[in-house]
Amino acid sequence: MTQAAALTTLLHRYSLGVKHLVEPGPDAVQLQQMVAAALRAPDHAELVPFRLVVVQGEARQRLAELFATHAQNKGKDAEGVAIERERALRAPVTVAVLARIDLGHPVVPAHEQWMCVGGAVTNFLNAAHTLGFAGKMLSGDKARAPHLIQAFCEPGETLVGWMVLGTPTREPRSDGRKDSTQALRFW
Ligand SMILES: Cc1cc2nc3c(=O)[nH]c(=O)nc-3n(C[C@H](O)[C@H](O)[C@H](O)COP(=O)(O)O)c2cc1C
Repeated sequence: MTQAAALTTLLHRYSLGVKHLVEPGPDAVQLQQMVAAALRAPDHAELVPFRLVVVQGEARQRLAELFATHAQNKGKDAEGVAIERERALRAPVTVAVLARIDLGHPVVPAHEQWMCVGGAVTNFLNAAHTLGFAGKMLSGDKARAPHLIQAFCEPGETLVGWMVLGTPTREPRSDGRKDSTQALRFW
């Protein structure tokens, strides 16, 4: 890939939710490549302050039940519960993002570790895009639900949310480019 092509790919990554994703999702080899990209995020002291957990195939049914329980706990009606269940079932691959922030680290403050987690998610999604997939980082109040936290987290971890992944059924509505003059100034 030329430098120009690589940059074009980066400039055109966009998010797509589950209703615009179909099979196939990334396979095991591609997921490893995407994780390798995530591990290239800037990481002060090489703490790797995150963990990614793949939910695919039959495991989606278990996630669907946890999402459905969340909807029931919120008092959603049968249709609302079915919508939540469907969210887990429709995405070919869902990847839970767990942050492991060491609040007492002597050198690396928490905000630097969170930056690494964000960089990892971005690199992971960019790699997915480069491989021809699309996806979206999602959280919502589900990420704060005790039964979902218990299902995914080890002690001390934070459930950031889930990346849904699959083959896109459509292009983005706009190129989503933001005004770079707000983000870049010369001092
Ligand atoms: C940690 C995190 C959690 C997010 N949670 C949600 C969410 O629950 N729902 C949502 O619509 N977008 C959520 N987003 C934003 C989308 O992932 C996406 O970035 C946004 O829709 C902009 O689209 P773009 O990536 O195409 O620019 C989240 C982003 C991050 C980084």
